[in-house]
Amino acid sequence: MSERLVELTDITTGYDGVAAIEHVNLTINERDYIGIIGPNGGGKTTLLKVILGILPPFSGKVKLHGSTDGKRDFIGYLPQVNNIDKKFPITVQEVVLSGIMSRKGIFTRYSKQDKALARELMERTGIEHLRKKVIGELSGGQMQRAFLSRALISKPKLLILDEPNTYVDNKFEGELYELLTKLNEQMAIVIVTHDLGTVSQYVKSIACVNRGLHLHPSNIISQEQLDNYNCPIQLITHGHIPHTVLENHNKK
Ligand SMILES: Nc1ncnc2c1ncn2[C@@H]1O[C@H](COP(=O)(O)OP(=O)(O)OP(=O)(O)O)[C@@H](O)[C@H]1O
Repeated sequence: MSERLVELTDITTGYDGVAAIEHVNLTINERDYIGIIGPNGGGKTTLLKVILGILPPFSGKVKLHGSTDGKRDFIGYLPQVNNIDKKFPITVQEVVLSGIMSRKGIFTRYSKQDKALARELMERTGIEHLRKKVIGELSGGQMQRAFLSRALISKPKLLILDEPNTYVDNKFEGELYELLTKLNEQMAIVIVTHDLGTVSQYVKSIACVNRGLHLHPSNIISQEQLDNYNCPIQLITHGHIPHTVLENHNKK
């Protein structure tokens, strides 16, 4: 049986006492590949914050590896690029290596193996030639690749990506999904995206987050199912044609 990495049971949480997500249940097993969709402000990032331990629940239970006081060192996280401080004077290579530091502690010295792994990951994500550049000099897409390499260097069992396609060019978007499919042979992946059309070609299940969470246990989802989930996303097509995300969510 596959291992349960994360179990959220009846989670309600939010900000300043006001709930953003309510009664959410989600189990992430080894090698799951879950696409998280939902309207703007629906609570997708809030859900990630609970998984990452950044935001404590108002109520409900979080279990990691079956334990309520488990560590999160098995999680690799690719944040939204617009949340990254671009002025920080650190090179691409240092950014990638710092993924090890977050696991082993601040006084870590990088071994030869660490540096070789950093290089291999930068090659896989196509930024090896940029390794000496200061992170702020990179384009949004290049920065995404650097932070993806950083998330991968600690060899996570669960990789979490928050809207990785925002800054990514079409070429890398295809490469990114191919890479994620390969990585999914070794790790579970949770990806927040507005691009349901593209992501549904790759993920194994889809969770719609709109205060509550509705899990659809397959990557094929119809407009009718989205409507039934009360998930105000209009599915137009697979591929790169943009779909519409509707703001109003008071249909039912
Ligand atoms: N730091 C914060 N303080 C107060 N309210 C917040 C904070 N972060 C998010 N919220 C509110 O919580 C709700 C859920 O926000 P969240 O960012 O989780 O949604 P989202 O689905 O990730 O949205 P988007 O698709 O726009 O990124 C929204 O109403 C938002 O305004």
